[in-house]
Amino acid sequence: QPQAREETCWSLDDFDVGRPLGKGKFGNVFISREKKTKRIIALKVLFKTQLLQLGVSHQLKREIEIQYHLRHPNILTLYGYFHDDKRVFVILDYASRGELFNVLQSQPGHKVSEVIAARFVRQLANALKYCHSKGVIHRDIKPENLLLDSKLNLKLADFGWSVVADHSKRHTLCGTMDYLAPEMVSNQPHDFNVDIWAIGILLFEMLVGYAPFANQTGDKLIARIKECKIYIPQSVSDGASRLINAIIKKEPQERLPLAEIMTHPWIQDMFPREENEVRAFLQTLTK
Ligand SMILES: CC(=O)N[C@H]1CCN(c2c(Cl)cnc3[nH]c(-c4cn(C)nc4C)nc23)C1
Repeated sequence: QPQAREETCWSLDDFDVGRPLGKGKFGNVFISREKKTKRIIALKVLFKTQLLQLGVSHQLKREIEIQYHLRHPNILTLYGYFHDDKRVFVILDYASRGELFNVLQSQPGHKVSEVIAARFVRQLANALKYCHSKGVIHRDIKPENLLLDSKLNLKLADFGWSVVADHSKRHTLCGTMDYLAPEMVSNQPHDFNVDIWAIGILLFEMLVGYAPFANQTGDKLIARIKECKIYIPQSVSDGASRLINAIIKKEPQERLPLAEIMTHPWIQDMFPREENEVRAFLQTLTK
């Protein structure tokens, strides 16, 4: 009999709030400690006036609803939320190594080894297989929304743009478009395969040091994404290139399914070297 999850009623008094971890579009995230258990968490603080002005209250409700019910080792846990008269507070896992975006920036050439890249692709595909099995499409996979914990486990975060599959609503594009699949930039109905496309873009960026359509802008960028031609430098191994080319397909249903990404020969070949390379990689990150 699955344990019914207790519904704790939280308030700001339950937490010691620390330094800001980052600025989201609609509010800031503070490292915080829950007083009773001394657990470190990330407290997202959003101002109700801003949410109303930006008309994103429904987006926040959906983010909380969706993320609260997803429980997976590679998804950032949302423990609960509460509000006072001015603010909404969301209680989230604290990922001690921060955003993959910043970790990539800290590396020479802004890239990582094939073993580390294969680890992140496998963990992300694992998280998305779980999301998709629950009918959830994330729709905003990018290095800024992938967090890392102390053991270099990837944590999928920021479900603000996610939807439950049946109504794939149109939405205005904002933030970087590098990761948007062709059907999204041409505002076609889209499905789970938009998340698979983003895995291909992420793998390219982790191995090459920049996104395949980066430093294009506006209409040129949209045209490049639609023509869906990418140039993979010789420095990338044949195995990794084959996987990237199997994912970056214009036709959504032609993209390699998640289960086949996770069992791809190149992903499998990297696995035996992972433990050593993770230990070495963690040494390169600032304490
Ligand atoms: C909008 C939004 O949630 N974006 C980011 C900001 C912090 N946030 C975090 C969330 Cl939601 C959870 N854990 C985090 N850990 C960090 C972090 C750790 N270091 C060393 N540096 C950072 C930064 N950030 C978070 C997600």
